[in-house]
Amino acid sequence: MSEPVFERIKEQIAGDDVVLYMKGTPVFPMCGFSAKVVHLLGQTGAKYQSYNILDDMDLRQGLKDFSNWPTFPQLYVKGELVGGCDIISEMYESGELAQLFQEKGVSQA
Ligand SMILES: N[C@@H](CCC(=O)N[C@@H](CS)C(=O)NCC(=O)O)C(=O)O
Repeated sequence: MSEPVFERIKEQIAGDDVVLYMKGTPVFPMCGFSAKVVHLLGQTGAKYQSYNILDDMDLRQGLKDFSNWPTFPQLYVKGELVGGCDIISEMYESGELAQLFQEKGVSQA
């Protein structure tokens, strides 16, 4: 049986095309890595939903277990984890992030 927090995560990542789990909020990021991904997403113009994992310790630990990914930010596109700050930065620089958003039909903000 999966944990209740896993069900919540599944609902959240199914609820929006692009979901960012971060420390703080897009307006007030509480970590440089989260701030960088917010900035890069802003550059792409993609519409996204964010969740502040600092407000919810169940979610913070649950996400680490759910995706076997130990850090934040975590960016999900169409329900799949794409990566954290390093991967998103590389994908932005190479153009892969814009390509992924286009392929997945992600709406613009
Ligand atoms: N290399 C990571 C950097 C992110 C990172 O190291 N995050 C740390 C510090 S903000 C973290 O989330 N640690 C786990 C925690 O705070 O629960 C990435 O590409 O996203």
